[in-house]
Amino acid sequence: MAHLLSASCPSVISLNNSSSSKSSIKPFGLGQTFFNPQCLSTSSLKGLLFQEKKPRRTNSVFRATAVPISQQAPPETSTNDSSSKPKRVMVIGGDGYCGWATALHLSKKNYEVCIVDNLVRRLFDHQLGLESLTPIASIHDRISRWKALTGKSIELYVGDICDFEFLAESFKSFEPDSVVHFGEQRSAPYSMIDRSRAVFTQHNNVIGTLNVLFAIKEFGEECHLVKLGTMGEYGTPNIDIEEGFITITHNGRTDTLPYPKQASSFYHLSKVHDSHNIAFTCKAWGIRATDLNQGVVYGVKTDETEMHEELRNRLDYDAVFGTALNRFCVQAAVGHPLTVYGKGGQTRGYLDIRDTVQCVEIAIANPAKAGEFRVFNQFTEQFSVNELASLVTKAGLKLGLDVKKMTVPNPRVEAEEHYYNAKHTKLMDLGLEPHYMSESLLDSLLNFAVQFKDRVDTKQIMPSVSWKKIGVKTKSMTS
Ligand SMILES: O=c1ccn([C@@H]2O[C@H](COP(=O)(O)OP(=O)(O)O[C@H]3O[C@H](CS(=O)(=O)O)[C@@H](O)[C@H](O)[C@H]3O)[C@@H](O)[C@H]2O)c(=O)[nH]1
Repeated sequence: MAHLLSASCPSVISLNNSSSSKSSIKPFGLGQTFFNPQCLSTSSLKGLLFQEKKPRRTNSVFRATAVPISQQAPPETSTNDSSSKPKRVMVIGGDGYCGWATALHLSKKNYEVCIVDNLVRRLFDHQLGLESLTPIASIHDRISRWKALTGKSIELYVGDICDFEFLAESFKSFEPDSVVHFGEQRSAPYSMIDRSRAVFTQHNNVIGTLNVLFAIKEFGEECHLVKLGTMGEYGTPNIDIEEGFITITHNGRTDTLPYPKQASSFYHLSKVHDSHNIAFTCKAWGIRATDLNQGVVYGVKTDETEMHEELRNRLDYDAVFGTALNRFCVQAAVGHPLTVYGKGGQTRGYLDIRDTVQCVEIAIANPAKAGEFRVFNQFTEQFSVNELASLVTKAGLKLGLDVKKMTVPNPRVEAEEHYYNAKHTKLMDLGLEPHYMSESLLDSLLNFAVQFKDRVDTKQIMPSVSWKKIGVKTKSMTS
């Protein structure tokens, strides 16, 4: 039942660490406390650091020129001596949908990977009464299974990056060459539930990223930040969307300026604020950073998550965390009409989760220069909501599913018919080989949804968060 928003919740929640005994990872460091997103003070936050023995790192070396990913040797087998040292990648938010798939992919590609995560995504589900379509193993069991299958270790640091002491310890301990930062509250509807969720989202995201920037400055100034931004930072302007910057001539003078930002939720705005902070620190401190303005991700399987059921990824279909195409496939599987919000002309960039992991790998392998703030638009194709609904209807028919669509009054404030043409060439230039949306992908996703359809709670499908009705009162999800 989705009714926990109004319930009182303890300020400190014990972390169930029972499964860690199965793995080789050993806890050390700070106390066993866990972050409660309702309590915005970070002073009480502590982290848990789980560590395996690792070889001491020598100096990090960055490749200076872009090399298509398909032509690159894996880090430890490169013939170039300077790049033969393992690249150490810290994946912040490595227990989440994109983060878990990415951590495994980079580990498979022989990067030394650590995950930093406060596991709060799992707590959001408990609080809102939601569950992934797919059963997912604990982070400890996931990492143990990966080690058992591949022999590769992933270090785990459990804690909150808003707690700088925790982040600093993690940085000093792991000494990353690159930090991939997925560790943000990433749902637009979540950020629009009520005042406390809006404040939490911006605090968590903006302060977390600021802490990462300070950690890089203080403990690893060569470290490359690969930050997950969003295409939603740009909004839906009536002109082409460029990749981060636009050259403007005004009153006879010309300059290349950050592309205008018109985000349309407190979540999307948090990413705008992040971008500004990152751009500033690149200039002021010489930080090297890549802002990946990612579109809407779909799919669930990657080569690595497919290897065992304990490596399986989460798949959200609810109206708070579920994204459009994933939701439509689950709706089709359970015979729920596809929930098209408003006129359905809302157009966005989309990408397969297999391309998310590829894009991040490309960004890491081709780092930004010192002081450079790069922006890549990370998506492969554009679709309107109506187009997605048609694709799912067609694919469903082939599987014998009777797919209907319904018009739902739009809970969001967004243009429902608009021009949309966003550039996305920079990752392709660096070697991205896209998995375009295909009949076979839709078949596979629909079949996956059918396989787990008994786990669907149909009460979670219709939207209950309104952009216009957000208020200061803590919202009860039953009202
Ligand atoms: O049942 C639904 C769900 C969504 N939509 C519409 O589909 C579009 C996309 O919505 P979404 O929920 O799939 O994605 P969004 O809220 O924009 O956020 C997701 O996609 C963003 C990329 S982007 O959309 O900003 O490019 C990421 O930043 C976020 O982390 C991720 O949750 C919106 O116009 C929405 O109104 C529907 O019509 N019906």
